[in-house]
Amino acid sequence: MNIGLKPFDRLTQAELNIWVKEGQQRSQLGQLPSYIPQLAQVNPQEFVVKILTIPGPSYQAGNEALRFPVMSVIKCFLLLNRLLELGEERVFQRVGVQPSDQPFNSLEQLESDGGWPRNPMINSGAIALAGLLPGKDADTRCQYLCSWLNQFGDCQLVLDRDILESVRSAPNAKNQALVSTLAAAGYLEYPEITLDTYNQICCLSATISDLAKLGLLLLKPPNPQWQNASRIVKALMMTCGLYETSGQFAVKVGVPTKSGVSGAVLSIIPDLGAIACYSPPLDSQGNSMGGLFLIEKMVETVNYPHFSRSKCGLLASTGIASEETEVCSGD
Ligand SMILES: NC(=O)CC[C@H](N)C(=O)O
Repeated sequence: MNIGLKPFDRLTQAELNIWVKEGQQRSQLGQLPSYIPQLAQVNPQEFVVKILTIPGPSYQAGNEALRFPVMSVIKCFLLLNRLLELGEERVFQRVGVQPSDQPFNSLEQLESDGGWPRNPMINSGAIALAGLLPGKDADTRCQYLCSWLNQFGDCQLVLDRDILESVRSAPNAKNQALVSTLAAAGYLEYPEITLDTYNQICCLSATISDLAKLGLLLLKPPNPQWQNASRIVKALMMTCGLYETSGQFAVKVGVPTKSGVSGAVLSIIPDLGAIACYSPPLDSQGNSMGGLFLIEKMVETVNYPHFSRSKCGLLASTGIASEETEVCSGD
């Protein structure tokens, strides 16, 4: 039993280093994405982690100076921004809240929904919301979101022009088809500007500290309006953030998590901390293999109640409080 210990007191740097090493090994089972040339050329062994905790201590491993494009992790913050600036009603006139069991760029899903984008965590939904950013062109729209995040998140995101060139050099037929379908269904006004905006915001680059600080925006919302918006974002991260794997991961690990095809991944442990990880090799759904492994181990280490419950079949259904889940965790 660890009565009296605060959750992150259980985590030591030595322990984190062990999990990083194992995560690195496991990541070798994954693959780099091939459809964005520059992402196919990164070092697959790179493994960077930053954990910021509400109690105070922070933990890190790997090259803190390394910059990487956040890719789909930006979808959380595009949604946060649009909820705060436009309100729930307008946002959810453009995008749904239903999980999808199809890949993140599925045209079939969008077509079977009659052009209605299912949720903001898949490409169709994020593209629809990118169409609601203010500004006359894609550069202005991307810079607007970038500055907003840098201001409120106290971070230094910058547009990675090399990655953007790489994205543009291999036009993505799937995203183009999503844009046309959205526009034809009336959920998008300026298809070209919008696709370019979406590509640019995915190419915003961050250090691992930047990514973890963005997590704090969802962990410690400054006022009731932010609280409501971040509640919605976290709910959708939990149900849709890892695409087809979302449900399984929610049951097994139980924390809102969002991945990007660069290998970036961000998890929020409610009331406790934010975990940012970058490990490029992906599983078949496009989620960082090493990143998801590390997050699972961290949540297990801090003994977050959802995790204990999922490990303790019977207790799970009784809703028994934390003392019992501690016994069950084997401490
Ligand atoms: N899953 C992702 O990170 C997808 C983002 C990427 N820009 C794409 O549209 O393919």
